[in-house]
Amino acid sequence: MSGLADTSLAELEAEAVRHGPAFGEGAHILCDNLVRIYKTEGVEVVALQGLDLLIEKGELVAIVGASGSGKSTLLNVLSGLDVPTAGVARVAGVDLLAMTARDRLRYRRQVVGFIWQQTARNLLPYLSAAENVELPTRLAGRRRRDRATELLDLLGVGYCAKRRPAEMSGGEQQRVAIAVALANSPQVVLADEPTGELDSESSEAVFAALRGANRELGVTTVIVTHDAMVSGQVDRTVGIRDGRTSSETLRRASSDGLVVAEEYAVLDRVGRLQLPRDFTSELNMERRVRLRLESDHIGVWPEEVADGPGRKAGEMEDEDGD
Ligand SMILES: Nc1ncnc2c1ncn2[C@@H]1O[C@H](COP(=O)(O)OP(=O)(O)OP(=O)(O)O)[C@@H](O)[C@H]1O
Repeated sequence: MSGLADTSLAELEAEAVRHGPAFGEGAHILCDNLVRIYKTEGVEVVALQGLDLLIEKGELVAIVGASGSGKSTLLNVLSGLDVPTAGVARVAGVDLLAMTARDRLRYRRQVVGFIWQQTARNLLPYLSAAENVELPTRLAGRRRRDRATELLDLLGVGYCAKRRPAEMSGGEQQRVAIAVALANSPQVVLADEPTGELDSESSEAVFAALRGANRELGVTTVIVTHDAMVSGQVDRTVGIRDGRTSSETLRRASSDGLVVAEEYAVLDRVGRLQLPRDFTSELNMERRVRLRLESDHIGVWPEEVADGPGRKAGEMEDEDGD
């Protein structure tokens, strides 16, 4: 009996080694096949349709996508405000689907910091900037006045310490909001359209503050944005379409100091790929396409090209053994 159990265990171990490390092992933010379905008045809206996303510790990533593509839903899940319907969501080792109410409160106070688009939603109007930054540390039972001063200085708004929100510009309020988000030394900062209500000069100052905090403190930062200035300056931009990650743009400095951006389509774990809509409509690709494996790429052709570079239907059938 014990021999059988040992064999089974050995088999399982061998199987685990064959499959290699689990998806996203070691990632700071992991979404695996994430689904969020909203039900309102009997109608279901699938806001996230099996979204996969991996973000490493210390990365600064922008999330972009058309209105309604699921960006805010994703951020609400990652911030612990919303619970996904299915899939895996893990941030800094915390499983977001298996938290108790108490864990969730602790997670939202100490593991993540959040910045909203609406400046008024980030700060309490009757407190000064410094008091706003101290508040989260007081709620966590470790009030630190020096931390507030340090953070406001780091974000270039030390001169606003004694001002209330109404006495600051929108850009200054957002930089104070970043200080509030960082007050409890979170591992991850999430920002939903942080520059959405600002003019371009203030937007640049707010983005520079977020990037500075990311570099200085090493905090993993995710920014949902429609702002091309923001998405054009991060190392990685993730595109979301119809509730799934569809593309990634990676930027790196070339040897002559210029920034080179390369766009990639995202291949999910089961090999699914979203072809860009402008490519498919240009070639009238609809339900089916032809594929051919070449030595260094895969060719994709519209269905009706029967004897073009793709294979003929008969050849496909032969391979199926018919
Ligand atoms: N609480 C809700 N109840 C019902 N449907 C919702 C709810 N929140 C979002 N949705 C729907 O889910 C989909 C994704 O919405 P989401 O707000 O995540 O998109 P978004 O990409 O952030 O859009 P935008 O750029 O306009 O903010 C949309 O179809 C939206 O109508």
